[in-house]
Amino acid sequence: MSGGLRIEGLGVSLGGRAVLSDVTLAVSPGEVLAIEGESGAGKTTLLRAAAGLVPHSGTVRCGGGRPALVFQHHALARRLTARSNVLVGALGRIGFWRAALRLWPAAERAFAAECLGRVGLEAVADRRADTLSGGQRQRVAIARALMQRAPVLLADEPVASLDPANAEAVLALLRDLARGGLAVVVSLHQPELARRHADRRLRLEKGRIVA
Ligand SMILES: Nc1ncnc2c1ncn2[C@@H]1O[C@H](COP(=O)(O)OP(=O)(O)OP(=O)(O)O)[C@@H](O)[C@H]1O
Repeated sequence: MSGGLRIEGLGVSLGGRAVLSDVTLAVSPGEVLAIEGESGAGKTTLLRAAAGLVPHSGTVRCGGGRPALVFQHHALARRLTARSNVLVGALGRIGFWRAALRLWPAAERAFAAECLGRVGLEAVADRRADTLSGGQRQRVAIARALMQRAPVLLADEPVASLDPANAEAVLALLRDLARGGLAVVVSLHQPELARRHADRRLRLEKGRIVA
């Protein structure tokens, strides 16, 4: 496959219980796929499995690299600046020690600035993460995912803790990023947001795709 994500027959068991069974889905570059479902349906587990963070059966194929995961609670380092949090996305390329010593290559610094620009946060690049609003933090988390140069972005309930205006803005941003060539999978439990912002929607119930 030339890009995008294809998952076939995915199964996950946690604590001896089947949490996901026979999940099959595909998302292409340029497209936003929403995964809907009630709390406990398995949305987080699906995205974590797709990102390679959870042992699973079945196959996950991601064309052009590994997917990048945007966590529900953004998982930023609170005391680091927005810029430094974004640079963390390059860890896989430059290695832990160079990162710890802040020896970021100029090209990575330039790319971090570009990623911050793509999420509209150039102006707060040097602010500490813990001084940013919830919406801004979620944007930094998205920029950090872009920094991974991943072809697929997996966003786990990225708007769960945002007010309606910020939720709209973050989902519109994900849609723009898809239009720029990424494949995007976003889990949401608000069907009206999924209807408005996703190209396709799938529903998970008790670990199975039902629609
Ligand atoms: N480490 C674990 N051990 C055992 N069961 C787990 C573990 N993690 C999750 N589960 C169970 O797997 C099921 C799916 O959880 P998951 O977090 O994927 O659902 P979700 O749809 O993302 O829910 P939410 O919207 O509340 O985040 C739940 O029943 C949960 O209790």
